[in-house]
Amino acid sequence: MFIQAITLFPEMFASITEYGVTGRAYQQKIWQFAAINPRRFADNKLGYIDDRPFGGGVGMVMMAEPLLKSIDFAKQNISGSLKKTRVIYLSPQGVSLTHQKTVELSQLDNLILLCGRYEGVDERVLQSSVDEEISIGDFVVSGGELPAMILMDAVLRFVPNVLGEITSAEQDSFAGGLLDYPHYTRPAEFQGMTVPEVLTSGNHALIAEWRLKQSLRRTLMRRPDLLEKRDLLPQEIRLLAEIRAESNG
Ligand SMILES: Nc1nonc1C(=O)N1CCN(Cc2ccccn2)CC1
Repeated sequence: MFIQAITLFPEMFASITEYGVTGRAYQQKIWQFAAINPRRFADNKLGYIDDRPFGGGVGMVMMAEPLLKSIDFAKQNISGSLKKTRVIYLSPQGVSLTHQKTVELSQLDNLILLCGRYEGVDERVLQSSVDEEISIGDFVVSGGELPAMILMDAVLRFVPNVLGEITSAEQDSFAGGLLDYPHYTRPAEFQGMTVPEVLTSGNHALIAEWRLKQSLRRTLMRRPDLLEKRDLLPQEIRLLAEIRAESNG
């Protein structure tokens, strides 16, 4: 997968190209990245790429021309077909980034991520050149770079060979539509707190059932909305009945 970010702060993306599983996969050329700074396409010597909003109001708006030229430049960087390419603008006005959306995006060959700053970008950029607006949540951060890196990290987990063969994105909690179960490691007792006995029993069937029950309990308590959307398996129905009986007990 080739990901390009159109951003005023290219250096920020070292966080994802130089660290962790995404950094290792980048070094191994399992995925490729390029940052494009729209200042290079400014039509003035000072590199201005923002201007005051028509209609007045606070703040500045990113001008259309440098962004459109940046998007065109990114498209020229793509060798071969543009068929599996998507231009995405990160903004609070977008559709929510979900597990399903990350799986969908991971099937593409090229992503061009437009990272806005200030009060946003000229609407004509969105109308003419952006395929999809995506939001990482109902809150506002300083710019599109961190949302872009969150999207990249979540999508790259589904790109083959990014995660070592040991871990797999399919086992991530949201992959199964439930919240994750509790995790423990040594020592077996820490500040008087012990590890659930089943986890040291060596009985893998019991351990799997305990973990599923814990995931169901957490999901029921913290995100019951996820359960409403889910087609429950017979074992899950049984375990949920046990959980409800225990909490009423
Ligand atoms: N939440 C989010 N999920 O994706 N991006 C965000 C996010 O908060 N931001 C901060 C503001 N930026 C600039 C901006 C301001 C106003 C309208 C449109 N764009 C975009 C990125």
